[in-house]
Amino acid sequence: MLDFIEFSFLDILDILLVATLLYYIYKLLKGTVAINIFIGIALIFLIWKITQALKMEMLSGILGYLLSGGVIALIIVFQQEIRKFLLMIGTTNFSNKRSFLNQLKFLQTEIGSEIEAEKIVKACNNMSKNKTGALIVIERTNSLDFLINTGDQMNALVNEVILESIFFKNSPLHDGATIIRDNYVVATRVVLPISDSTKIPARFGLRHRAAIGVSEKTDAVCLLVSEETGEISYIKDGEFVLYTTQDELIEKIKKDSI
Ligand SMILES: Nc1ncnc2c1ncn2[C@@H]1O[C@H](COP(=O)(O)OP(=O)(O)OP(=O)(O)O)[C@@H](O)[C@H]1O
Repeated sequence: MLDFIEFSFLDILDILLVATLLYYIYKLLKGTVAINIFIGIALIFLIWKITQALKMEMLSGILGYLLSGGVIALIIVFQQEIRKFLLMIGTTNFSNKRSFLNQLKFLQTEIGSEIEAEKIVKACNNMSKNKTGALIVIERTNSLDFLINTGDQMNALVNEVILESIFFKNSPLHDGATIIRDNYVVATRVVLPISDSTKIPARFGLRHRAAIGVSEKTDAVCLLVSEETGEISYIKDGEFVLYTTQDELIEKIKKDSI
């Protein structure tokens, strides 16, 4: 009865690729206002296809014109997201086995986390107590090589002492951000892109804007210790992630680094 449904290997590949594309679009737009625009466009597209199937010439013609002419409008509306998407594809570090597994994250239930979140959070906690400003970027799937080049390269296994010495006020390395890749401090004094979001409260200065900026433009996560208040912030996807206890923060970092 279902003989008319022919399924070739290429169809399966096609479906898998579309699913992957939709997953990445969802990941990019999740939590932003752009998701509502995307849903609106998807609905118009669906209605257009229905009107085409029902041969409602006039309505399908109008919707067809709207959608074809809207491509340019889409590029303008989704400019930031398209940039981030291309960056995500272009800078993904496929040579890294763990990063490659991250690409397939949506296919798997759980793989072991390796990030030394306890040590990083403990260092932040110590710096918070003596109001030492710090900005730590944890690389995920997008390679941060383009940022590492703005600072000084390093290769030191992460621990509290290393992080605290980097951000110690009199240390020549304390300025800028420190990048962690696979539990190694790979760069210090890195200059991050500053976010131009108007949603950031005025009380936050450049350190916060830089952390938000890098997490908007790449999938990296940031830990920040405020020099003014000692407050520890965890920033992901351009937003502050709320947490109540230190253990919860450690868990969140571990989960995000899988
Ligand atoms: N683009 C950047 N990339 C990396 N680090 C930066 C950048 N801009 C500023 N910083 C860091 O932030 C510090 C200045 O922080 P500023 O006081 O402006 O920020 P803030 O958000 O108010 O943070 P705090 O609460 O610690 O004062 C600089 O000394 C520098 O180390």
